[in-house]
Amino acid sequence: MSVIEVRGLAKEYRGRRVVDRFDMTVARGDIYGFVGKNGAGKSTVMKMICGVVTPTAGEVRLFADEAPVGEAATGVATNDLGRRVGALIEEPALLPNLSAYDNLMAKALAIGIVDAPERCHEVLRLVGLDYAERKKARGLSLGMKQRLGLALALLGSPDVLLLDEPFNGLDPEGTRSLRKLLVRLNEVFGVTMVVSSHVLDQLDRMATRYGVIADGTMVREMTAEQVQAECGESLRVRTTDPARTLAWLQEALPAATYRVEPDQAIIVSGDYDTEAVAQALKATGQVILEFSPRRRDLEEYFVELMEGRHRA
Ligand SMILES: Nc1ncnc2c1ncn2[C@@H]1O[C@H](COP(=O)(O)OP(=O)(O)OP(=O)(O)O)[C@@H](O)[C@H]1O
Repeated sequence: MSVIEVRGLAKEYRGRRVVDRFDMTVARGDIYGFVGKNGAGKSTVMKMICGVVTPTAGEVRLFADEAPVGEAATGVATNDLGRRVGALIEEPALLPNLSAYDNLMAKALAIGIVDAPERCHEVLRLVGLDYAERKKARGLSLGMKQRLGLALALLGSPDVLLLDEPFNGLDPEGTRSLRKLLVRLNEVFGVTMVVSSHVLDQLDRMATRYGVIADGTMVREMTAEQVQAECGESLRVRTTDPARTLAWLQEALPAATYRVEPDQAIIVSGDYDTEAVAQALKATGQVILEFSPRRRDLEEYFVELMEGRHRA
């Protein structure tokens, strides 16, 4: 059982399906990197998870891992969800004429936080905005607005945070410090997060699991270890008889991982030794058309995944 389980989710706007047959599984403690091109449907999925958009079809189960066996689908009462799930999706909804602190107080009172002033100061300190608490929201920089948006999402001490492009508009230093803050929230307070981002090198430093969305459908979910294995060193091998070569290699070097590309090239990755592969290939007696070591970077890998679906 997982903290977030999404099954067969769909959303239609004026007859157009922007999310379709979408499945997602987020485990407790994950930092889930949610990757997809512009318009792929990330924000819409996140809005459906936190309940601000109603799905056309499908199911979102939150905290199902806490529900006693045989209980209702959603593990917690709906009025608790506002606190247990914090979200920063698109622009934070700020009241421009109120100070950073008063923006927080307005929400704290609305959701019934006990010791609201203390909690507001606490989250301002946590996101590093305490020095600007009296500044009006309209006068804050984009980075400061993002931080205030995060502070608003953190007010209810949520177990789950949904963050849509949180690094948008931040300079390198702001990006780095936000990433560190998110990792700290995850490690120290055990907050589970879904983070959509185009900034793959930041996700790479924090994500424990990934999901790739294309055209509103989940293309693939995988752990950070799987991504590392597939992005690490690999060998691309083509011979005149790929099926026989694959069977031969799998028998000779069973510890390695094999994948066949659309042009019948065999990709050898994981636990392998280049020389051992070369020798095994020589022993097949086949003509070797290609034997090339390569290294895929994260960006290239995700672009392949996002586009692979279109070729399928
Ligand atoms: N309220 C709405 N009414 C009509 N169409 C919408 C609405 N919200 C989103 N869409 C459409 O749904 C599709 C998915 O949008 P969404 O914002 O979820 O994508 P995204 O992956 O978050 O993209 P981005 O990274 O650009 O924000 C887009 O084609 C968008 O135009």
